[in-house]
Amino acid sequence: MDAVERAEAGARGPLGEVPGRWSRGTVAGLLRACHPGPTAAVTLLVTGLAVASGQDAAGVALVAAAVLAGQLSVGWSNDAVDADRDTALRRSDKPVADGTVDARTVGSAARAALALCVALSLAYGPLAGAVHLAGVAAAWAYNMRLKRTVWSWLPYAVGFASLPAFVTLGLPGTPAPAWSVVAASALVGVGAHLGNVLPDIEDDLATGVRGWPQRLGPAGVRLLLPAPLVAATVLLAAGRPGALGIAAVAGALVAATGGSVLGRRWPKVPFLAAILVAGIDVALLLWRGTGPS
Ligand SMILES: CC(C)=CCC/C(C)=C/CC/C(C)=C/COP(=O)(O)OP(=O)(O)O
Repeated sequence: MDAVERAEAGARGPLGEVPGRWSRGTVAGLLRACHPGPTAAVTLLVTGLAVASGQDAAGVALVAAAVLAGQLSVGWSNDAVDADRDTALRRSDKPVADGTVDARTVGSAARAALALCVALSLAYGPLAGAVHLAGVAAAWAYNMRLKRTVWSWLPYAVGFASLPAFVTLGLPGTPAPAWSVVAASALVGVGAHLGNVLPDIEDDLATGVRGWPQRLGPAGVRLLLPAPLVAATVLLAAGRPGALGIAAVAGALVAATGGSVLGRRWPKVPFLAAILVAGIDVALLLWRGTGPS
């Protein structure tokens, strides 16, 4: 019996109670299951990008809502798909594994968020919406299958590349995004993938998940991690050379390399470093804009 069937048969909470569909525990479980850190970080960074692009307040609000719905759908579908594996590993950071919320509820929430994401993305603009939805579809493909393959980096690259394109294509006149911004975002996505998987490599290998970082191994991941992150900042800084660009590249170098070194002792630090470099990149974009260079 898989986790979904167990839930349908009436999964019980840690104290043996049958959880109500919308009890306080269920809501808390859903909040934990959405991958709240990355969901909040991606939504805030893309909202910052929308502000940098010169979008008006209604447009910025639509971008924020569409990206939040997309990230919620990706986070929840990930935990719904991984329910059996996370339960077998007794992962204390997974609310489905500790019985706080059942996999069926998390799966329903993922589908509802996806439906909302489709409506909000297309409301922002048909072409922009289609691009964002392609990124979200790539992330679902990661959850369903690609995370177990050598192509695990690809949905991250596509998903992150879609974000600045989404913002820019929704501006009046549907301007094309700068290639350097799209490429830099894809590189940050690859860095985020390496940083996110690093703490879980041992568990992943034990359960047959052999994505690209698992094949590289922890030492290989730590060595490679700074490369895509720093390359992203160099790409963005190259468009407008000057003191601020140099400071941004230096900051990215310190954050990415420091994260990689500290990752030996604190495995979650490299992912935080990836978020920090993404923040530096968005700050650069606030300064230089997201349109064609
Ligand atoms: C549109 C857009 C920006 C998309 C982002 C791209 C993408 C592929 C995101 C996946 C995010 C996610 C839920 C990772 C969990 O991975 P995991 O299952 O390896 O880690 P876990 O076991 O800790 O949950």
